[in-house]
Amino acid sequence: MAIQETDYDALFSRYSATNKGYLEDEYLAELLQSLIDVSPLSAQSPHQQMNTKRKLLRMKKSIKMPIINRGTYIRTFAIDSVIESFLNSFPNEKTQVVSLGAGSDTRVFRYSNRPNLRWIECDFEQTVKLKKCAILKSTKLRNCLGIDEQLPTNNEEFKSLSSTIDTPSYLLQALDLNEFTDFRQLDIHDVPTIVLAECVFCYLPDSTCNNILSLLNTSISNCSFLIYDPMGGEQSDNFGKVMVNNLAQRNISMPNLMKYGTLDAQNVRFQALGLNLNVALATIDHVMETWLSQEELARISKLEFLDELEECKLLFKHYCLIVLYKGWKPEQSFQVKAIA
Ligand SMILES: C[S@@+](CC[C@H](N)C(=O)[O-])C[C@H]1O[C@@H](n2cnc3c(N)ncnc32)[C@H](O)[C@@H]1O
Repeated sequence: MAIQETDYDALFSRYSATNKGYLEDEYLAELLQSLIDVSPLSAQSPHQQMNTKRKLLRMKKSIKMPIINRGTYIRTFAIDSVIESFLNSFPNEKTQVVSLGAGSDTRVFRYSNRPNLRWIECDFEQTVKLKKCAILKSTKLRNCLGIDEQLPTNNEEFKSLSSTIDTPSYLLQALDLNEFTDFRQLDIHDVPTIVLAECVFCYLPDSTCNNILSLLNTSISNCSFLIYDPMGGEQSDNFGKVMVNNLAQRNISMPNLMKYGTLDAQNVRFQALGLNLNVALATIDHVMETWLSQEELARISKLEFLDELEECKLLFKHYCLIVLYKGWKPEQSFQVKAIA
């Protein structure tokens, strides 16, 4: 399915940004290679098996433009910063991160040394199964999460493999978000929780997003949301139109790209739901300008030559970070803050 392939865009962008020195991630190369190694397990025929592996190897070698590397860096930095802020607000309590459409995100490994933290990830079954196999294939990843299970050796074993990993600190679960009707589908605990939707709500219809927000908000006493998405801009904005056309060529749609094209429109969207949560919103351009220290700015500006600074600013104005929160407060600066 085309929508699942968007995970590879995110994965290979992170790989490129890490190789260039923007990000540090000791698990990324391991997960990526492991995913490439196990990818034939999900293919139906030997021909497909070769194609899948070849395609991933080609993607691994492809070089990303500096603007993409910088965007990937700031997106990861921004989300990590808010998660840190959330975790720091509950230093002695059990906490939970629920990552919706987690794809091949590596945060679960990067945050695995946090005591009292439970990490839940869900995505389509095929994506989750491959991630599970990639974890089982790698001693480093298995040890990191404390998992001891045998990797399937062929296509038949893969088909009958359960897609779930369930340990005291990690739950990996297949779930089509359009069919998320009961919070018990995810074995969620009632502890302070932040729900991460990184580049996921943009692919879902309003009805699904609203359903997820209200379901989790009513099931967990202290539930916050961290949403990262592209925005199409004003109706007259060319950026959104170009993006919609590019995605359509890949058979992917972002139903709300233009409807919630600006921070104001996003603010109205979440206020209207009456979730009783505070709302904080910022574009990634604002994050770049105000969240980074001078030293960090100097460090990343030396990594590679970027002459399209205006283009970069314009691009970053089209991505937003939204925090819906209660019971704690993100310590970062936001452009719009609406108190419930
Ligand atoms: C652009 S990727 C982002 C992956 C990850 N959150 C990240 O930022 O690296 C979008 C992810 O959302 C998942 N996704 C999209 N629609 C979904 C649905 N209805 N149910 C579950 N997952 C979905 C895709 O499979 C994919 O892994």
